[in-house]
Amino acid sequence: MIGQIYPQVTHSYRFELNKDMNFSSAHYIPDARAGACARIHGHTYFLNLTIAGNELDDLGFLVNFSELKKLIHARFDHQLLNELPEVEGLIPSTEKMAELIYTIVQAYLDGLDNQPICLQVFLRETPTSYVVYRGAL
Ligand SMILES: Nc1nc2c(c(=O)[nH]1)N=C([C@H](O)[C@H](O)COP(=O)(O)OP(=O)(O)OP(=O)(O)O)CN2
Ligand SMILES: [Zn+2]
Repeated sequence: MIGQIYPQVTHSYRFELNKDMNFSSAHYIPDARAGACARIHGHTYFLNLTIAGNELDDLGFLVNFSELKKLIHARFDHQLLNELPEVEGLIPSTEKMAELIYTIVQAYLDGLDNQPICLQVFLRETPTSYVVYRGAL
């Protein structure tokens, strides 16, 4: 994504892949301490996923970029996050959404024969606010 600078993860995997995407969602933080954010409002989230591994599949892919987009965009785009079953019991803060996205992506990667791993989820909620979540190396 033009203009974005991502924090780098130090690792020794032979391949690193990054996938950028946007999704537009509404949410609210159900607590008066969140002020205006306690009311339903929307964001165009910007997401960068960093995936690494040593082996490619028979297509020469570490993981299919399109499958990564489907996993997240199809699930969260044009949704009220608080109402989604995946978000049940969670406050959809940027931090908790980054962690949830990591869990969804890593569960998908665990099903692939070449065993890539998700190193980093970079989730930008507003032009001035973002979170980085890292899986255990
Ligand atoms: N640690 C967190 N703090 C806040 C979160 C969050 O997810 N984690 N979320 C919100 C609100 O939902 C809001 O969407 C984002 O807040 P903020 O960055 O303050 O948004 P602004 O566009 O108003 O930021 P400015 O830099 O003042 O323009 C609140 N806090
Ligand atoms: Zn918000």
